[in-house]
Amino acid sequence: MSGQLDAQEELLERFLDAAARGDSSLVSSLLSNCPSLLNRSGHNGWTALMFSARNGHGEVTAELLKRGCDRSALNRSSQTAFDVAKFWATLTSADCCLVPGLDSGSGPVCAGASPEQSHHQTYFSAEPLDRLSAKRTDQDWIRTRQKDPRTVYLLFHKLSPMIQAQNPNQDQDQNHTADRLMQFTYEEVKDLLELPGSELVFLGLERTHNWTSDRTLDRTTDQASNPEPRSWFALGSDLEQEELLKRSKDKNCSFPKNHHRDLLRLSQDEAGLVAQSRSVLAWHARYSFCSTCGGRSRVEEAGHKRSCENTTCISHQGVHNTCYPRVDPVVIMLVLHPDQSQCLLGRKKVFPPGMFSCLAGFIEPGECVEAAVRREVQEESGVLVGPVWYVCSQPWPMPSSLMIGCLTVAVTTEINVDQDEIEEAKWFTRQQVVDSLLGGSQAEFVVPPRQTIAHQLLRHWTGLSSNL
Ligand SMILES: NC(=O)C1=CN([C@@H]2O[C@H](COP(=O)(O)OP(=O)(O)OC[C@H]3O[C@@H](n4cnc5c(N)ncnc54)[C@H](O)[C@@H]3O)[C@@H](O)[C@H]2O)C=CC1
Ligand SMILES: [Mg+2]
Ligand SMILES: [Mg+2]
Ligand SMILES: [Mg+2]
Ligand SMILES: [Zn+2]
Repeated sequence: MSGQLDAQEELLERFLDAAARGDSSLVSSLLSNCPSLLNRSGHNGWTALMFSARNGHGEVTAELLKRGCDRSALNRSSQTAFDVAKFWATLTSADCCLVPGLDSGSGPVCAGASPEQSHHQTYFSAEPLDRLSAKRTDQDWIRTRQKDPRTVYLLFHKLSPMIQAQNPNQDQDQNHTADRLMQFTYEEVKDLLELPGSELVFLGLERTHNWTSDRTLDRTTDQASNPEPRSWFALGSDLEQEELLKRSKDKNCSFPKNHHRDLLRLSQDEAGLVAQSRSVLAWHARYSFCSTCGGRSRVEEAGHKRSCENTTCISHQGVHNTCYPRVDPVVIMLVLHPDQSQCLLGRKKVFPPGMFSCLAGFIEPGECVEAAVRREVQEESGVLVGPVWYVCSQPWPMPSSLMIGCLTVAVTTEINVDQDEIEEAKWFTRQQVVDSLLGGSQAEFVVPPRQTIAHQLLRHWTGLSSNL
């Protein structure tokens, strides 16, 4: 009897192993001889479909599905085969059929087909304008666009855009109408353009399609009577705030002071415009002299380049990065526990009470994303991590970072925080993260605002096995 059991277990092992290795002919012949293997699971509750999905074996997956295997089976971590495939980022087109409840014959529905899934659009990453970088050197064209009465100017004071607050007393996380960027015409700002201390940056042209997605760029009526797309510029001025605010006919206008809070209240499109404008204006404010020889520099390419006026300066030779706006890459990572049911979050002293967030850090010269993730996690928490997967990115114009969002799995679990940067780091269970995302009074900790990539990474992780 026990010999018979052993033989069956051995057959199951061979079957699961063949699925894990992608050996579709062995999978097929084992199933023909023993159809009951189809939905059987090994240790941890993993079925052949899960092993195949884990390793991205489209042919084996297709074979198992053709034979009618159960797509909704759960392993001991409550993951379906589809969750497993998503987690290990091995989605192939065949894996779309793994979604429980989705008929494999129901056409080209794909896990990546909806915009939210195919591309995580993070706050600050919208691109409502065509940047037309090739036109930046065409000075006549730029001058004509500047003077066009339909051209839009966004006004900045000390890197803060003039906005009209829609509901200043409301919390940024509640659903309320977005604050609006104030828009000015050429006539309203032309005197500022002449003043020393003003910086002008060409942002781009409105795209001729998809203008209805956001009310602030919804110019369909205007477009019907005048088909030429409008140009947008960012204008930084160092005049007194009061002087600039007088130019607006609208009340409740201001230049927000708390950028980390107030710039998170805009619509997606306007946040994208602020990200672009603020980073370039910050670069002009901080790099006004040549960083190679200390000489004066002049603005070129419609605000996107600064060239040293000293003709003998070596910044004119070869490839270098001193003339163009900076972008500082930062890794931000959600560290998963080896059991994958917990994640590691940390607290800086400056965080609001109770808030924990993903660990993050600047990439250093000569370092790849994976190495930066491993180094920063070790420096800040003492935890060692193994594999790293890219999830999504976010421009973070404070002043000019690019957040590169990753998932990574720890290989050690003991926490030893650096104390300089991180005050406390802890493992949180998936349920604690879900409760905190839902914001109930019982929540273990406060999550970062939904506009941050840290929040999106947490949501991404919990969404891998639940439909939050
Ligand atoms: N959007 C989001 O969800 C989040 C954004 N962030 C942003 O990521 C950035 C980096 O995160 P940190 O943990 O502070 O980095 P970090 O862990 O590398 O530590 C910051 C320190 O690194 C040094 N440093 C090295 N390279 C630098 C550079 N290019 N610019 C400035 N300082 C540099 C400075 O001493 C600085 O104080 C921060 O500016 C923060 O605003 C951080 C967490 C969440
Ligand atoms: Mg850090
Ligand atoms: Mg650090
Ligand atoms: Mg660092
Ligand atoms: Zn120079």
